[in-house]
Amino acid sequence: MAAAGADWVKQDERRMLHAVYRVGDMDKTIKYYQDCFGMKLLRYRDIPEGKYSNAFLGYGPEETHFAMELTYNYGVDSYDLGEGFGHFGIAAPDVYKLESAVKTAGGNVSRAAGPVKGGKTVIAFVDDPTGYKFELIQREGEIPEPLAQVMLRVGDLDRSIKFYTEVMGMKLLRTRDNPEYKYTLAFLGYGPEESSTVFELTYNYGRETYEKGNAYAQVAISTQDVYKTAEAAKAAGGNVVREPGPVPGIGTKITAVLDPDGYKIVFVDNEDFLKELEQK
Ligand SMILES: C[C@@H](O)C(=O)SC[C@H](NC(=O)CC[C@H](N)C(=O)O)C(=O)NCC(=O)O
Ligand code: NI
Repeated sequence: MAAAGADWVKQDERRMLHAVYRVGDMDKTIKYYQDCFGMKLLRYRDIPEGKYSNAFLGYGPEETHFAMELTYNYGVDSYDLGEGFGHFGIAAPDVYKLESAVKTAGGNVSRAAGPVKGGKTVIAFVDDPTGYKFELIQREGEIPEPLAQVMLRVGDLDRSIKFYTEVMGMKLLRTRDNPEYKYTLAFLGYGPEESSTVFELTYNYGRETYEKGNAYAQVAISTQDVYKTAEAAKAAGGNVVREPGPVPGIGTKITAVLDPDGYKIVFVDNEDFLKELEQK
């Protein structure tokens, strides 16, 4: 990677902002996340000219917390979730208690609470109205950011780790191999798992490609300069699929790259993002 690009990636202050994905029923999903997961509705916008609406939900203000950005396209009530998207992870102090609360709220627990197969961490899975899987993950101690993970399946873990560190500027936090169940995990992020949302990349032995479907869209990450970020990505051999510049009608500067498996990452100018929040 060209020295200037590598220097930029190292000095740029970046943060995971939100995950963007399409839902079949906006009102039902908002209520589900509020009732089952205790999320707050942070923002809502309707864009009639684009025939879509967005809702942002999470556990704290977007200035400091990760958010779920739901997209409802008028008249579209179902999507193909594909195989590549795995789950969103929610950290909780007592997964058994949260499982019970989800059931009481009418949520769909698709995997009962208990130790993860081949490990000790207590997890459960809940399916949302569109079919997205939410993993409930038991965690000791303080949980300043309950939105813990975005899990994606990848075809070559070393290739992904190189991209997520060199182009995305993330830190490899840990890896975990599970030979009994034939998979390896890599956790990467801009901060420790205990206090920031991270990518959980899953490699299933021998599996190189996954159908992506049309439901999950991307993760948005803040940057101090989309032009320098795009140049650095290109210098590192990254595939920039949206040239840096303002979003028509909104003005927020963005750029977008594809990771080695084709998952999209959108970089958002941090100052523009904060201005957007002021206008809500
Ligand atoms: C650490 C925690 O965040 C996990 O997500 S591990 C959960 C575990 N993952 C896998 O099995 C990944 C490989 C799998 N073939 C896949 O592609 O998803 C899991 O889902 N365990 C299932 C269970 O019931 O324990
Ligand atoms: Ni997980």
